[in-house]
Amino acid sequence: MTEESTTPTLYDWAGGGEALERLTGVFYDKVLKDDVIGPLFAHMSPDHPQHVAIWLGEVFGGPARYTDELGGYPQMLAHHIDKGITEPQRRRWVDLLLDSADEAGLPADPEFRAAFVGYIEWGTRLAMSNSQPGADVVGEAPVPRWGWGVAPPYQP
Ligand code: HEM
Repeated sequence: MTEESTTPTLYDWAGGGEALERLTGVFYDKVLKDDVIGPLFAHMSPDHPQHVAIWLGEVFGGPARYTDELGGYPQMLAHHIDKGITEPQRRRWVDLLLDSADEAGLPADPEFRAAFVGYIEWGTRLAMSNSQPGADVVGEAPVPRWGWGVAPPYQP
């Protein structure tokens, strides 16, 4: 077998869709109570946490369900357009997600967390920039696929 076929995806390493739904469940409970970003999400649909878990699952190498069932990248982009996300709001989103990763028991190994945080930093900065009124956005693109980067899973 090639090294590529034996290296687990970030999705599998995280614990699959169930673990990602646990993560977003904990996360949006915190978000809704938060004074900085709570108001942005006051009218979100009850399916929102599950949809974000499905998005993350696809990004991390799991099934392409956001693309197949939920409108793919253009739909995700549409949710952020004109929201005018500020840097303090972006940063709070990141902080609450990382707290939630600990609470939801996502793998805590340095390799997984480095890749996870890398995507979250990239994705939130992109979401913030795309959310500015009048932003010049890329309207059509595939859902990104994130890998381990320079630190593949370490197994002693
Ligand atoms: C990696 C970063 C991010 C990802 C993966 C992400 C993902 C998503 C997805 C998938 C949706 C659509 C959910 C659905 O289909 O129902 C969504 C909606 C939304 N996102 Fe994000 N997002 C990110 C960053 C942010 C940030 C930083 C903010 C603001 C601080 C934000 C605010 C929102 C809002 C307000 C909505 C719409 C909520 C509503 O339906 O009322 N997002 N996001």
